[in-house]
Amino acid sequence: MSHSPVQIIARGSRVAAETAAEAIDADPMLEGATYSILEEDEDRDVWRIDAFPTTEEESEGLQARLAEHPGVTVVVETLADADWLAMSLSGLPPVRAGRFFVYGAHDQGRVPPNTVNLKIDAGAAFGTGHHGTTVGCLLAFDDLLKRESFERVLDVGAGTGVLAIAAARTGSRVAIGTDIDEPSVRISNENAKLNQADARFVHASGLNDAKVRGHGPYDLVFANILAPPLVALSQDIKLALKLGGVAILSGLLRTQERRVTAAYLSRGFVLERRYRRDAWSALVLRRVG
Ligand SMILES: C[S@@+](CC[C@H](N)C(=O)[O-])C[C@H]1O[C@@H](n2cnc3c(N)ncnc32)[C@H](O)[C@@H]1O
Repeated sequence: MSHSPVQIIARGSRVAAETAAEAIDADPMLEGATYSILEEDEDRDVWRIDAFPTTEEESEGLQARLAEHPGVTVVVETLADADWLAMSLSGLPPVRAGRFFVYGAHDQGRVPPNTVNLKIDAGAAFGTGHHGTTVGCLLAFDDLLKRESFERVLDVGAGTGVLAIAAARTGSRVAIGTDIDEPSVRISNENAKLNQADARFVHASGLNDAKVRGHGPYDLVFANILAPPLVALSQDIKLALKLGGVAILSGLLRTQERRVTAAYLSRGFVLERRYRRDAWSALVLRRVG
């Protein structure tokens, strides 16, 4: 059956949206369906599911599951452009995570006055703020900033540079990011300029590059990569941090928390907090040994 591209938007309270999202997760026919769940309006408790079906069957399945949850209001919008993925990305709603507001060019006029506003457009790099892992890192950082400040920050796997840019914009004197992907480094440096953030990004794998080591030791290291490299880099991340420094780790699934945490506990970290978003988890670990 031919598929005319649509975006399905469902809004409701947090409980209603999470329950509807769980129903999507539980449906084996929708295993490959892409959707995001975000808080759209904190004060009014409005959460939003955006789903981007790629086939007619998926579209019908998603709408059927959502219709079973009267707590959410569903709107289906037709995407006219053939490049529907790019369109849906450019139409992504802005994301609020604590004090941070991550938005794209199309939201220029809708930026709130009392937030740290980060302009990050969807492009070739990962990290528009919509992924559960990025939101988890920003929420964790926001909570930490209520109690302490971080002069030197490293972002391993910078993507769009959103995390190091967030640090530079909230008072970190040194904000360095690295990525193994060259285009991501270029995009991150462009985003830093765009956001008037004094953050610098270098093309490097892991933390052993002189350009990365030279700015350490760090007060905070972000690493939003995947569970296996997080485990593999545990000693390097420890050595990059000052004693008392914090690692915010994400890119791991809830089911991988134990494995990643164990690697860091054995190296002298304590687990301070955990943030869960969708299937993803972000861990806050402090180096105490
Ligand atoms: C999930 S994205 C995170 C992007 C961004 N930091 C965020 O939180 O939205 C992971 C990024 O890490 C990069 N990456 C993966 N393994 C890496 C490694 N060992 N060293 C540096 N970068 C790595 C990938 O190229 C990708 O851009």
